[in-house]
Amino acid sequence: MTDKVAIRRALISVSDKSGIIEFAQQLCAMGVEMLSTGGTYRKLRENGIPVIEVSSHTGFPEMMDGRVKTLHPLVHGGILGRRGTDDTVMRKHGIAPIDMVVVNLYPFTQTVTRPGASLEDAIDNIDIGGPTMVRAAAKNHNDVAIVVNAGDYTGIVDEMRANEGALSYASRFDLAVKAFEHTAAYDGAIANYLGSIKDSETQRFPHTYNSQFIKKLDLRYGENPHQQSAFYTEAKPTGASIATATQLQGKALSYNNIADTDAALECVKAFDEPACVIVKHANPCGVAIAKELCKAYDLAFATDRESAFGGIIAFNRALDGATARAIVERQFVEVIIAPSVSAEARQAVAEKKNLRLLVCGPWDSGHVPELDYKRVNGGLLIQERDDVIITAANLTMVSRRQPSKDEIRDLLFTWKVAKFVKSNAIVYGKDGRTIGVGAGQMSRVNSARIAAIKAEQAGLAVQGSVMASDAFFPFRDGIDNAAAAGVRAVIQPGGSLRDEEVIAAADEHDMAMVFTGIRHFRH
Ligand SMILES: NC(=O)c1ncn([C@@H]2O[C@H](COP(=O)(O)O)[C@@H](O)[C@H]2O)c1NC=O
Repeated sequence: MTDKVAIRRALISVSDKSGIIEFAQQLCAMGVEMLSTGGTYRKLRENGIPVIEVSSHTGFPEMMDGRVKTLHPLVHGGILGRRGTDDTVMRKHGIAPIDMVVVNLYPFTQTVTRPGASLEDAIDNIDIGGPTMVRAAAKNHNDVAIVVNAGDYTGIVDEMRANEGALSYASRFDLAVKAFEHTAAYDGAIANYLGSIKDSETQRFPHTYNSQFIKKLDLRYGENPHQQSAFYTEAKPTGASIATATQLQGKALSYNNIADTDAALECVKAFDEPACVIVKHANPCGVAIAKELCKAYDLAFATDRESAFGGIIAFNRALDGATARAIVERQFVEVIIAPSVSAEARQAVAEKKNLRLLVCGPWDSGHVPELDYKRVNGGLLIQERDDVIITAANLTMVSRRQPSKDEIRDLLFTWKVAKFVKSNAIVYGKDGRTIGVGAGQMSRVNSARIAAIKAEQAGLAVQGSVMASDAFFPFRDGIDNAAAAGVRAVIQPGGSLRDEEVIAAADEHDMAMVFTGIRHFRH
């Protein structure tokens, strides 16, 4: 293992040219000789940087519209030659060592995600020479540094400056790992794309499913203390999420904290009004919307004070001082997450040193997340995310009595909550707050009973409330029980064999009932 490698010659060939001029200028200032391919060569030259074109180094022109530029023994021998082992053969064939390779690849993913991109466009954007150099340099990291991320340019320059132009083994190894991640993701994207084409049609799900996640955190343990665990995120997660959130204070996040915070945040994102969601064991145990955030928290908390103990609280507005104080004075909480946090709120939360406080930034409601998946033993289930949004315009009124305006507002509110409750999910709500949540039962009628029990325990009147059910009622008993508890209106997908019987039950109790035509199972 060679400790320090002095960088004397670099080959630069980049599609994404951001930051390359400044980087090359710094390398030049440290006396590094640079070789470069056509477009990169021109860019560097135009900016007054002395650089040698690869074609004059190899004595071979770039050809076939760039398909062959760097695929030459003078390039690959210079990268792959083991210093100290291959010196004689390198000298014999006039192969000059290349100590650093700076490459990023043809923009394959950007090309195929462009509307109207053809198979020909995709194939033209499969980089061959680039990954070959990247892999060669990464393999020979003992003697060569491979740079694939513009984000690494500054650190590399700093290290070289501090070490008379040399890079350490640790840095070269690190860069080599990043390089193989880069080519693995690149080939994965190509395989996914080509594997999704069948009979000239693009299939939603490819022949193989390649995806890359990068470790963000080692966790103390998994779902239980005897399970080891780590948190991985997409290479470049976008949008506000648990993967992009920043922790401002508190103990390290645990596996269950991450899963529950994700559930709470994704639920609170569903609301436009100031909202608060309290989650316990992946289920919302209290949700409310109000004019003020503090009021939303009060109402959400009041649904189920018992379960809120040790819960996760998510907000869709900046956490303010009053709300933060109300939380810390009132309850034990594991995590609070909000788009931002005021200085006053930070100060209030700081009193509880262990409390994890996270900010996720504002979100874009048009953001399209990646596919959803779940491991089963020996396999992987992949599906699109459940991102359907139901509005009043999508509702079908099926009962004799039509819901009032207030009931419609409450029906849509409870429907949004039900989507984030594990099936069978029943949510009772009124005036923009949950009254009772029945989650994860094997029979729907039991979920309804539990929602009523929860409301009773919280001292909240079910009388005049509405009920959301994540899937259709197979029998009328769920409606009869809800009516007995005081529920006045119901939202559910419909589609049961016994819909007529279920609607008749609603009519008998003078309840309003609407169908969404959409189901929100969540397991
Ligand atoms: N064919 C080759 O020998 C080859 N060598 C390098 N490239 C790629 O060419 C691009 C840079 O090209 P230019 O410097 O001409 O803009 C880089 O993305 C690099 O990965 C190649 N292109 C594709 O395979």
